[in-house]
Amino acid sequence: MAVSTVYTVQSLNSTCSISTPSKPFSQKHILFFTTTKRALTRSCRQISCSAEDKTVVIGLAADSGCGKSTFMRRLTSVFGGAAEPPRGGNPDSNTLISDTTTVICLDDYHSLDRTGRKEKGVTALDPKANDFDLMYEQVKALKDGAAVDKPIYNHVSGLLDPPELIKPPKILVIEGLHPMYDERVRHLLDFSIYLDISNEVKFAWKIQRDMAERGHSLESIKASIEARKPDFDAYIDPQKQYADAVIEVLPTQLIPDDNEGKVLRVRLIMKEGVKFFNPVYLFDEGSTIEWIPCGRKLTCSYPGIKFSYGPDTYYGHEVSVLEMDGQFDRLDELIYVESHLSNLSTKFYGEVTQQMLKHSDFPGSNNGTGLFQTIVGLKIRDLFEQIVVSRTAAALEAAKA
Ligand SMILES: Nc1ncnc2c1ncn2[C@@H]1O[C@H](COP(=O)(O)OP(=O)(O)OP(=O)(O)O)[C@@H](O)[C@H]1O
Ligand SMILES: O=C(CO)[C@H](O)[C@H](O)COP(=O)(O)O
Repeated sequence: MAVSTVYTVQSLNSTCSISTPSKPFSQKHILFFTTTKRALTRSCRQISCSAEDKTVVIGLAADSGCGKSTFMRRLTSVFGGAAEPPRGGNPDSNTLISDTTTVICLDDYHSLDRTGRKEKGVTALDPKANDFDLMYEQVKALKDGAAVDKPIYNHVSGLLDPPELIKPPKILVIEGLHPMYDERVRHLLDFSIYLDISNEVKFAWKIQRDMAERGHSLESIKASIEARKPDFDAYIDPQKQYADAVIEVLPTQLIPDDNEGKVLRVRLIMKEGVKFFNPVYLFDEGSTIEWIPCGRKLTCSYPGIKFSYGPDTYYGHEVSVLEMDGQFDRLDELIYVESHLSNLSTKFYGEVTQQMLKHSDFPGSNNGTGLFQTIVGLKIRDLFEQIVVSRTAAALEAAKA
């Protein structure tokens, strides 16, 4: 359980407090909080104490069945504590709440239920089946610190259920098909991620889940992917141009003409110049590097592992791309790879490896999907802590002026 220190200072007519981020924190943070504590003592009554409490909003976009839930479980685990549906609420709620994070699923803003979509001949991916005005109003309200009554789309019945109360959390994650589609909602995001799963891999994952776990036939899975494709291309896929980080999942290049989709080539595309986000790099920032770590310190069976890193452009933006093709044989040896990566925003040596080992049963733990999802989770924690520090500093400045 993360422990935070709260400094409280009282003046004639008010009480101000400032809490440190979860431990352990850096020398920079300690210095900042010591200075802040002194300044608080001097000018408590002028400070707006709610600055650091404002909700940070993260957007996660992907098609259905592309690993959003798995990513969310990795992200909430970085903050500690379990994520659970609202207590005593609708058992079919799509919301997950932990101490720090609330994850809401944007399917809850479907304006047409399953029958309504069928009657109108539209898919859930079509903006016409979604209420973006309400999505914007409610995400904005939460960001501004107000609770909302959010609708629930019931995936079991296909109906819209009575709303549930959502209180403003420290970090709000909006995950689903359209977090970056509507310009107003997009501008509320402090950080955005797009999970870009290639058609071949999406197909392999869907077959695995929907055939094995949901009893669907191969033909019906193919038909459902085909039926969604035009709307996916029109409304979902274009959102990746706005994402601050994209996790792209492709078939391996290590096995010629591979069509099994088991070994994956995963690319972490990180936008340059995003406030509070410093891309991860391999060996030397800005260089172009290829690295085959297999040998004495990393056990690799066929087809091995290859990392690449370098600068690139993506939809006209400068980016850094870190790529991993292949899969790990032994997860505990990941520490060898971790020690060659920089800007990971870990709190201690080996934190990436520890997180990966903790969730070794999650899908993708032996390849770049799990590794890069974990890294993005750590970067989001860092971004959150930096935002808190900067908002508090801004409040102090405002108080001094
Ligand atoms: N990294 C991965 N490697 C292999 N398979 C994966 C990976 N991520 C997800 N899958 C497969 O895809 C399925 C869906 O994953 P998950 O539930 O995380 O996706 P989702 O986007 O939340 O789906 P939905 O929107 O339909 O609820 C998993 O059951 C698993 O079979
Ligand atoms: O693309 C989807 C997002 O998860 C779903 O297909 C959409 O929400 C409709 O759900 P259901 O199939 O349960 O009616």
